[in-house]
Amino acid sequence: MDQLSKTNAPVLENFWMPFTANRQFKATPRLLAAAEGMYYTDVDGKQVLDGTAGLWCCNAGHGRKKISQAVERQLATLDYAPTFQMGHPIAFDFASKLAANAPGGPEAKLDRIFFTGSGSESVDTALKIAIAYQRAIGQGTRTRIIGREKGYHGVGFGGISVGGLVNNRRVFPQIPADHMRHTLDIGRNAFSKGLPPHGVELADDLERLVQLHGAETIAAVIVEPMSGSAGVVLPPRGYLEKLRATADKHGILLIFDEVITGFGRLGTPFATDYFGVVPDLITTAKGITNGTIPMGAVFASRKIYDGLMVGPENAIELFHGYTYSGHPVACAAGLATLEIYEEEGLLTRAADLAEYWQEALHSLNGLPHVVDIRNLGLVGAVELAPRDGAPGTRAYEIFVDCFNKGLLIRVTGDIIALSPPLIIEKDQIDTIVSTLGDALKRAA
Ligand SMILES: Cc1ncc(COP(=O)(O)O)c(CNc2cccc(C(=O)O)c2)c1O
Repeated sequence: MDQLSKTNAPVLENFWMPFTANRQFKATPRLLAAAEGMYYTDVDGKQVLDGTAGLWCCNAGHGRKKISQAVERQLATLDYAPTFQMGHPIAFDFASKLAANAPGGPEAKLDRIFFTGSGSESVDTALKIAIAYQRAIGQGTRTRIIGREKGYHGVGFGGISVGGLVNNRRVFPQIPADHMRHTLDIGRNAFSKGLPPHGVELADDLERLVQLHGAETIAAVIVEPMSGSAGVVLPPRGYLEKLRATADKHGILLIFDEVITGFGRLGTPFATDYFGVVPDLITTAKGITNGTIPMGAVFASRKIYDGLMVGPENAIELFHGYTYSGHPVACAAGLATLEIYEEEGLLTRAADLAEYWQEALHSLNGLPHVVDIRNLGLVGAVELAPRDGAPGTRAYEIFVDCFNKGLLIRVTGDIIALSPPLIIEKDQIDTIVSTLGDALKRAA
């Protein structure tokens, strides 16, 4: 088949799509052609309200001129330069800007920034920094990482090892890891508004795993402060505080994976700020450039950085990094993105809308098949009862129905996840909820 078929529609077979039922999609493709503000436009000209900020990443909405102009200027000035034993000012400027606005504030000293190209790379970077740090301080026996069931930490071998989603793990070999139980408990917490009241005792799993493996074998524990990809799993009240205390007790580093929660999603700059619990490492990506240019960043504590800045002055302290670490165009996009967040108050705007969002979402309680509704900041989940013998099909059909009616949602299993851009207005929240509600009423 030639490159352009008769109708100028793209040839579909060559693109191997990620996390997609390729054959099903290519039989009935959904193609987006443009985006502006809160809306996509599909190839047929239909407006689609973005209920997912792309993939949890376009926090400032679409088509932001400040970003595209910054990217254009940077491309025309310094399109690419290496950061291995070489540098360019904008990478240092962006790192300094991130450090000045680091999670936990100045006293947390999470102000050493390692740039990556994605969330998966940020996770693998953080895991390796944790293990390298433990070795540098004489704790070289600590090579195991503790994760959690239902955790999602990207698709690197490290991320799938500490992650807890069976389909991401079952096929591939893994690094030494073990897992705490997840904190989703519909039986006790169904339809809770905000943080669930029950389940803080699940944080005791870290102590149990210390007793099983020995503290001297464990480098770090990694959790999403709020887990998005597994269908919005929230920490019970007090849970993260308990993890922090147990980690401190046993010399275990605490890693917050904030790829989703970072940059305003919960109504604070980071989940670290929302919960007031300070980790030792934080992984970010997605919102760091408003989803426009692939980029990630690991915020490392001064303690960890200084612990690795040892040995001969001419020695490479950490044998790790990527061609695109500190990419100049990504840094330009990131600096412009932070300016937008600051100018429009987007790092805290979700807090102003959280109550309205919560009440709108929970108005869906009682519709057919709805068994739970969860929310935090500008994140929401509507969990459905699975169809007998066909798990995931009910939510998938609602996803297609909503798209056809002009709303983009995310589904994982039979859970509908929502995470709109932080620029959303109340009438658009109403549109999301009414469109989804109508689809739920139509669903078989
Ligand atoms: C907490 C967390 N950690 C790491 C990653 C990996 O990031 P990259 O994809 O950039 O390598 C993620 C990504 N999270 C993610 C990615 C794609 C889809 C969905 C969904 O919820 O449908 C979630 C994530 O949510």
